[in-house]
Amino acid sequence: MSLVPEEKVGAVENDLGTRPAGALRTYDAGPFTFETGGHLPAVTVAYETWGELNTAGDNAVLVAHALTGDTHVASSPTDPAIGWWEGLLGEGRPIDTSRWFVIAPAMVGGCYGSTGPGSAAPDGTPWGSRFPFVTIRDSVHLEKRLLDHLGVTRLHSVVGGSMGGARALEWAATYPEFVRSFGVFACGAASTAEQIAFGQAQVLAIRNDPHFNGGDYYAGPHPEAGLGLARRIAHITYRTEAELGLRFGRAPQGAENPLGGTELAGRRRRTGRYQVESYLDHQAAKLTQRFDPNAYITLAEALISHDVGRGRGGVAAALAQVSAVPLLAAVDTDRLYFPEQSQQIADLLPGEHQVHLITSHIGHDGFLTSAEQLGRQIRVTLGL
Ligand SMILES: CC(=O)SCCNC(=O)CCNC(=O)[C@H](O)C(C)(C)COP(=O)(O)OP(=O)(O)OC[C@H]1O[C@@H](n2cnc3c(N)ncnc32)[C@H](O)[C@@H]1OP(=O)(O)O
Ligand SMILES: N[C@@H](CCO)C(=O)O
Repeated sequence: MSLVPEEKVGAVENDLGTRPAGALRTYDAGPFTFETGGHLPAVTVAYETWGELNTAGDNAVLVAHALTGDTHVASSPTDPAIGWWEGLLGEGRPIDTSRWFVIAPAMVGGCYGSTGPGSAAPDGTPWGSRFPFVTIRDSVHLEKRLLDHLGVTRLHSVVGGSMGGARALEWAATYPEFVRSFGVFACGAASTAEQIAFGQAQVLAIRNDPHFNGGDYYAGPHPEAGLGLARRIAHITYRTEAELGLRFGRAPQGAENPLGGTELAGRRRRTGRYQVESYLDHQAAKLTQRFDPNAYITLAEALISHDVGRGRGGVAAALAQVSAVPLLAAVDTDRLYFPEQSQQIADLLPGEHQVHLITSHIGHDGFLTSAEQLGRQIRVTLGL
């Protein structure tokens, strides 16, 4: 049976305007009270699917996106655009869509179709500063509602990297009887002090933008400079010193003179850029074109909140209760989510587990750029 609902297929409204929906679908999850007490009278969960759900409803695989990711994991007949894990998902690929019914939900609080700060409140204006604090656990509860709606009786697997890995781990701890296997890539059991610190700098970059207006900026200019600065800080942590050095070194950007400048009011202002500065400017501009600053804050704070042990007697106690089969992986050069943090999960889960290393000189983003290295383990360990 195919339980993919056909309702609301079309363009999706978000703060960034109307964008083509492709294969995007939406589900009205109803009212929702968030873990820290906030409440929304109606929550929409946007998602894409691949493959067909079987009669038993137990061949489902959930793929969870990272911080700025979306539902478009891979191309499909209805949306041929290349996705962010194109090599892992599709017919004959490690997550074989001729066997598995794959669901990729957009996280609540974001800006890719699920309800977020840029969505309209009942008064017709964007939620903005009124949008509730979201946790990874909130997202998992809403994803469970979506799966129930679709007729999924058991998740064969849930996989994700970085914030997607946090969601996968939270799934295994929150719904142990519902999850058969899970894959956590480039993510630990709880956000570390350093991850919180980098996250805070990004959030403050946006909040301190003169256009932020407490989060209610939708009628005027958006805090794009702040979002761009947040992306620069984040992107540096997603890559390595070695990659940046090899790729850009101290080279100037084209004909620009990084040591040159113009005289402004008696003060010297440097205008020429190094290549690496131009690269970060480009990364910042790309994100400001596709992401809502409030959504960035909401998801960054959700990731900061990540702690699988919260309310469960701590990380060790929480992981001891997990019964699903794990696949743990880390990028060998990741300087944000260190392989040791994946090893901690492996050590605390029941049974013997190893951490599979993705080899990449890129760092954290290696779980996206070199994901194909996990293909064989995904098939074997997760039984896909
Ligand atoms: C439209 C959407 O909805 S996208 C939503 C999906 N997004 C996600 O899932 C987020 C996860 N993805 C990512 O974070 C990234 O895409 C990654 C990590 C997978 C790859 O990162 P990329 O930015 O593509 O790779 P990379 O670091 O090589 O940067 C390439 C870009 O830098 C540009 N660049 C390289 N050198 C320079 C320079 N000196 N000056 C300026 N720009 C430069 C390239 O021209 C290229 O630009 P383009 O992306 O506009 O084509
Ligand atoms: N670069 C990715 C990974 C973050 O963990 C993103 O923007 O989502």
